[in-house]
Amino acid sequence: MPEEQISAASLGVLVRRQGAVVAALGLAAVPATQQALAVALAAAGDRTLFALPLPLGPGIATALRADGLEVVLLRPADSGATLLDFVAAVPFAFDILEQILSDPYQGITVADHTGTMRYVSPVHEKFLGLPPGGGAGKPVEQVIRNSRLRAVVASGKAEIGQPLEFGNAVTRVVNRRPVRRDGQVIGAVGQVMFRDTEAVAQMAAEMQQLRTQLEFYRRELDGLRESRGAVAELVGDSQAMQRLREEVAAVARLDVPVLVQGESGTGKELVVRAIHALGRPGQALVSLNLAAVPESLVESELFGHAAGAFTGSARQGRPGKFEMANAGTLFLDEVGDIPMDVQIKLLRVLEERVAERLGSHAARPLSFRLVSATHRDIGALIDGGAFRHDLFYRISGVRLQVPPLRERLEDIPALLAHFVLQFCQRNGRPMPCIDPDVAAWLAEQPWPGNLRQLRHRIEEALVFSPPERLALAAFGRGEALRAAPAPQQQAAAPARLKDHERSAALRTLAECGGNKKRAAERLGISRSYLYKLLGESAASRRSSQAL
Ligand SMILES: Nc1ncnc2c1ncn2[C@@H]1O[C@H](COP(=O)(O)OP(=O)(O)OP(=O)(O)O)[C@@H](O)[C@H]1O
Repeated sequence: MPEEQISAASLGVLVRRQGAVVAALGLAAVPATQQALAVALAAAGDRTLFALPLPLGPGIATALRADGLEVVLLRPADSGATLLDFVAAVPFAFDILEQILSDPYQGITVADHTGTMRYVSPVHEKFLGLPPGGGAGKPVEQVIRNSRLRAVVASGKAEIGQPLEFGNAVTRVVNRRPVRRDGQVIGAVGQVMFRDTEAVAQMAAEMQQLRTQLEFYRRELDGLRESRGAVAELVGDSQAMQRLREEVAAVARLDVPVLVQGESGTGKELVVRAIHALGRPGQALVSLNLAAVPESLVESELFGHAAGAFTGSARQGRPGKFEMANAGTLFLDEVGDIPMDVQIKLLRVLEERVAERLGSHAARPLSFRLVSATHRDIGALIDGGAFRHDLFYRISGVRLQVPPLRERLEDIPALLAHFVLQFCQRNGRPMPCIDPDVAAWLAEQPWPGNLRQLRHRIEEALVFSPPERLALAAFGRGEALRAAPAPQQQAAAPARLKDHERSAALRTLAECGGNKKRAAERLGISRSYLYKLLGESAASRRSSQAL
């Protein structure tokens, strides 16, 4: 064959017997190629596919060996073909291919465009119980019952990360990819992951666990936000309020019924809200004011009623407060006003933790937490036969006493700021400057209606104030301002020296925004003396009220 024809040939065949060339055709007829082939064959060992340099560039050769005979087919490496580039460039390319094909954690299957299985990797053959080469030449479905290689050939679309059931509850993750040449699908390759199924299952389990944890922490956070908000609503830094907040926190998480006692307007409802927010965050808080509901309706409000239980009852029936509060908190406000006949029924519900709607015999289990409140003297009600002794013990696992405002006058500056801010926020007004003598004057007033009265008084003053300033004069509309002793009169009476000190203490405290440390510094007295003055202020108010 002429030199130019040989070099332009695209194929070569070399036959060797016992290492000696017995035939060379096409590309293999070029002496330089034969030399390169001899070197490459020696290096290839028993490998059948290997790269070698040809005079016009890289080449690739396939060798078949038997009985001392070697038949080698060779051709130039197509630089556009990734595999040939790979083989030509990497001296251990075949080792890599070998490793991929014999990876113990991955099975490989190859189908041609007719859906005939061409190759099953050794690991996969073992897994399928096939002898070596046992799958080749069969329709893919005969080798793997639910194989989708034929579908991938037909659609030309890869299927990645799909589960494939092999029977006996064995599921593996499979990737299937179409193989294209010149844009045509000529086959499909399947990759079965042996290890990754467990890894995926483990990952899924871990993800599930993380999701559960996330949900838990999300709820905790919501609860914390809610509860922090609710406890922060209880304004006041007096010792009485600090103790009350501690008691609320201690009791909130326990499953004990709580009875909140205190005069009207002291903040019992706020305390109940804080207990609920801390103890059963995210659940319902269902309230029933027993003084506000007509006596005849209390029972149906609490128990609800079954469908058509009585004339005029809702057709679908209606749940009572017991049911509505389930898993949450049931707040019985003004519990001292509960009718006697309902007291017995309430007692039964609290003892048995089940309730039936009126007109029904289906008992529903309940798990609400009970918090009650009253401004009444329950002891006196019991003595007068208006409240059951046994019910009292049932509802008052823990009793919390909310102090009246006169016992925590030092909270007035903070409460003043709080109520002013609330009013302004509600009405879209700017926060005004509050004259320092306002808090001092408020602390001098009797507050039989407690915080509710204080709040109304402040709001009334705000209504008639210029938006930028709240001055003492704004409180002059009612009787209270006139009733307060004038400062000159106070100063004039020598017996009131202590009162004067107290007033100064309260005024300075107001100027310092309720900060006792700063107030004591400004007054030049110790903090404990300031506490003493404030305490005496509360005590003196108490004794004057007692008279
Ligand atoms: N510690 C507090 N901090 C801020 N506001 C408070 C505080 N205590 C009470 N208030 C406010 O005072 C008003 C009366 O409070 P609440 O209704 O809780 O009193 P109560 O004791 O339940 O009254 P009643 O016995 O009449 O039902 C409400 O506007 C409430 O927001």
